[in-house]
Amino acid sequence: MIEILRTARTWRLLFAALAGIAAEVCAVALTATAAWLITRAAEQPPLAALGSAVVAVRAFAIFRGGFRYVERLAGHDVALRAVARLRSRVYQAVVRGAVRRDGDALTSMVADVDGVQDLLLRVLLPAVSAAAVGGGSVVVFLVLLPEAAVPLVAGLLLAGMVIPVCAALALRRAGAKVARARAALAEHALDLVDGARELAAFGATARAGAEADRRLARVSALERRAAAVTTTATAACLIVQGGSAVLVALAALRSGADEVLVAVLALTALAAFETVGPLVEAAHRFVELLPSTRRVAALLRTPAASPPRGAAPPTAGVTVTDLWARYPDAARPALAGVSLHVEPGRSTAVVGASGAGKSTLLDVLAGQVEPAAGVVTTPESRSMTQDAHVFHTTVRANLLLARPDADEEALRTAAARTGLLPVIEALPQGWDTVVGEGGHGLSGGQRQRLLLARALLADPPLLLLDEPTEGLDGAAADTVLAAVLAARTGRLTIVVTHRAECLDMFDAVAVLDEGLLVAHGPHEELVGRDAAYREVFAAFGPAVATG
Ligand SMILES: Nc1ncnc2c1ncn2[C@@H]1O[C@H](COP(=O)(O)OP(=O)(O)OP(=O)(O)O)[C@@H](O)[C@H]1O
Repeated sequence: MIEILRTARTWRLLFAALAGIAAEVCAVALTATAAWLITRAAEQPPLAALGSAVVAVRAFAIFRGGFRYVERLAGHDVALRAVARLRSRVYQAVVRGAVRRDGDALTSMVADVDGVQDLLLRVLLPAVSAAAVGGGSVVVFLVLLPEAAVPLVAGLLLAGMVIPVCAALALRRAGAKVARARAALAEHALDLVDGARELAAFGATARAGAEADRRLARVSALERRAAAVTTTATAACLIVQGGSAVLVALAALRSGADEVLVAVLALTALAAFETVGPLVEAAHRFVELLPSTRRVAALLRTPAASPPRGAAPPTAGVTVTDLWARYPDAARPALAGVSLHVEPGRSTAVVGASGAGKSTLLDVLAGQVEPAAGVVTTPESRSMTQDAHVFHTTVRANLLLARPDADEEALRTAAARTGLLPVIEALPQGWDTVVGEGGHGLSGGQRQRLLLARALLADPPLLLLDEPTEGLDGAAADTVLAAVLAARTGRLTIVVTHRAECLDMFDAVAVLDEGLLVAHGPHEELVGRDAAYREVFAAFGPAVATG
């Protein structure tokens, strides 16, 4: 939380908080002065005795509006600046690999960062105003009539702390139930749509529909229950507000205060409660935002992506010794004792049937999957997998993400190598066309070319590519792969591929079968000496089958 608050400029935050407090103080003072004016006027004093109170009422009314406006302006300014600063920190974290670069992770990070806006505007500033104005009112009561301060303090604590905290806890429980019920309903709806034909064939459509109705009714009931918590909490705050004002009036009467003071204290108490009213909503929002706040704070604390285990100098190769990996609930290990050494500066293709463990091996090398056992040594921390996220920004910015200081020539070279350059030149705004979700649509192949160009531009000591030519047709796939490998000459590159036709482009080929490394060596050599290798790839095409 402290880390997040640090992203907001202290003096701007302070200014917004002071403006908010000033607006609330004016509101309370307006009520108090108006109460004094009305009760005093009833005593029919000379008009001059009321003059300054009339002016004060008008002044407080004007200042209240003015300060409220300043508070809104300053509050939004500080919140939007903090969010912009956080976005840039997240962007840097994405560039250095401290954030998983898949779409879901990035989307949730964007929502987390946006939540910080609410944390400042709807939680922190109202809480500060309520604390300051509530505390200030108590001090004024202590000065004017200490006996009347007791019901005020008790009421403020109830309405400003006890009720909001209880409501937030109840809402969190109710919210979790609603989320679970909605997820169950969504799953059932998907089943209904996907299996509509089968349900009709078995005459089960009506039964499945009735089940959907039942789940929908459960969601509605739970939502009503959650809404009832908010309504009850708000009603409880109103009762406490009214009750406290009555008790303040009674305490004032009992201690012999005149009717003007009684009216002023009772109405001031009512006004003071107006500032604590929004705390029910603030506490609820705070509880909602807590997990995302923790994620953002953790991100801010992360100095850089943790280096893979056994980081070695950039000149070293990749060494994997007796590597085991297992996914939870999987029947067999995804990798079962793989040992492999890739010489520095060499390219290696990882091949094998579907489910053989190729992607898992790459994920372990990238440090994205924790192995169950074994030792992994890769060149320093800058190993990189081809990520699959095209950002909603220009083509240029998407590429610059990999190397922010890349010049025009480096951009054009990387784009030309992967065949992206003609695609960019045909786009409506060329390099400045916005792509990604909600932007200009890219075909699967164009997207793949962009991701590869970005990987080439980053030029990490170890580049890991998982089926980099997926989405490209045969000839284009071979051309792009050859260009990528040519650009990476002398740089460690490990590529998972299904294209048997391309295997002779690599310095070596590693064959996985059900988590085991069954062959490893240069393609020509393996074709010559390894019957199993020929067998595994007989189905792929003439390159291997005929040797
Ligand atoms: N997230 C996961 N959770 C559980 N099991 C997984 C997960 N990812 C992969 N597996 C299992 O681990 C094994 C190896 O999967 P992996 O994705 O590494 O294979 P692959 O060789 O890359 O396959 P493909 O060529 O189809 O992409 C498979 O049996 C797969 O079902």
